Amino acid sequence: MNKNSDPMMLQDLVAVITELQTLLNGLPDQAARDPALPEQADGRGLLVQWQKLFGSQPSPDAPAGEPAEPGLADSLHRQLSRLRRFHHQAAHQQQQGGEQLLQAARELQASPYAPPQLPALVHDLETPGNFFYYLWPLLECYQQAIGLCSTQQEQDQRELCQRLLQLIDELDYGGEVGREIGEIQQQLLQHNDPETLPPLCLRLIELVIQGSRTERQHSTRFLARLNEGLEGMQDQFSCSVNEGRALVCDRQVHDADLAGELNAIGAHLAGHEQTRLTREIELRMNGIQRILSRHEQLQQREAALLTRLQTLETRVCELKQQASDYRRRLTSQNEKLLIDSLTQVYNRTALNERLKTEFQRWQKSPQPLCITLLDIDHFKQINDKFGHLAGDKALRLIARTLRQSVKASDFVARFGGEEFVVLMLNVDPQLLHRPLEQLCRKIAAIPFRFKQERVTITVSMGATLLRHGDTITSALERADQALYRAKNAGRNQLVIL
Ligand SMILES: Nc1nc2c(ncn2[C@@H]2O[C@H](COP(=O)(O)OP(=O)(O)OP(=O)(O)O)[C@@H](O)[C@H]2O)c(=O)[nH]1
Repeated sequence: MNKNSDPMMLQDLVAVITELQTLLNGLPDQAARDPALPEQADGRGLLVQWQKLFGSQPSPDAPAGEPAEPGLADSLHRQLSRLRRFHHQAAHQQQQGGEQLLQAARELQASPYAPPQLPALVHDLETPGNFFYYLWPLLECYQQAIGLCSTQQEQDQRELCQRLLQLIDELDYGGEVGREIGEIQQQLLQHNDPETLPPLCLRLIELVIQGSRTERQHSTRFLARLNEGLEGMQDQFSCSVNEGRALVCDRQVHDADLAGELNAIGAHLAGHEQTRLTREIELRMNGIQRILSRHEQLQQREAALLTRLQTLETRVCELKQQASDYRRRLTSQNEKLLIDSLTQVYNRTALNERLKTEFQRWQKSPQPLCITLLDIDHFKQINDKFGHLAGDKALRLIARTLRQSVKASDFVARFGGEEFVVLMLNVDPQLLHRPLEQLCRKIAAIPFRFKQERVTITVSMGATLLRHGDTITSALERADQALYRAKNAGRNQLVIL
């Protein structure tokens, strides 16, 4: 991969997008300055300008069908073709870079010391890279959005919003980028004025580039660190293996020398005079002495090698320990962030994440998905009569009962205060009331005892199944409406809407 040109390409791409953005932002000013246009106090100047540019409603001064501001229109078209060119080049280089990164990660995965996070990283790298996967459709949406500014086709606008929402659903960026994408999602859900669509598309393109770049930086840094560690270990191992091989060769020579000396002694002892024999023996004994001292050196080298291998082994164990500590810490931090500390069921953050995942799953394959809101009845009276600690205890016990009563695949979260949410997956719509009414009964049967008094606590429930055309918000609102009806109908009951 050409390491230098890739970031340059991204910078260029961002620069082009920024230019486009500036052009877009400049449109209302130009419209305001244009003497041919009446002043647009209602902010519709941009739309009129678009119409002028793309010829659907020519201004009285311009010849029919010709853009009134060819400079601006040309400039936009030029920027778009530059953008398209950059996209192709960047996508190509990104793909090459991605493949190399994936290859490196797969090779490292084969190492017995590869940290446990590596398979997840490899999986991430194997899924279509967000950058080139989403950029082109977004660019198409952008072009479509520009066209829609002049045509005012409501149906097309709705479809474009829907397409953008689908693309957003597939994006999975965290941090600031994720937050801003979420805001754009909300704006799109509110069915935008067509004029706002082009800048929204451009911002999405910028965010996708920014998010992909950050993700790539993370994974590259992670792999580089991993590589460094493994390379260090590999060097030491190679050194040790070479030393081991040299030792084996030296020993073979040494053994052959020793055998030669002993053979020579044997040969001289057989059939030689006493004096010559003694001299020969002395000579050979000196030879054996030399061999023995070399033998001792070899033993010292072997001992040093052993120590080095032991140090290496200890280091590997330490690394493994560190990796598993790190993973444990991460897991427990993640869990803490998602668990409500009082009731030990999932919190609102976890609920939002889960709702999003389940909703996406449901959109792809609409298996019945039930959202139930539960609210403890007259909970204020429990607090007022028995104190907040008693109230807390009641919340904990009810949460435990909920957790223990639903299926493992279902999901229980504290929605806030004395309200809980249960998500049930793949339920039978006809039999939905059964498990929910059973939940109601189980909670009412919890044997609470505060200040020696036996207390019955009940809950009201509002449930709903996701329907065609629903958003998470609309489904939650319906469940809330059902809960409201359950409360109004006398509490301790279930209403399904
Ligand atoms: N002990 C305790 N009380 C809480 C907690 N969170 C909310 N509450 C209390 O829950 C009570 C909710 O009261 P309301 O909203 O008036 O509702 P309610 O008394 O349950 O009446 P209905 O919902 O109409 O049946 C308030 O007294 C809150 O202080 C908590 O974490 N611990």
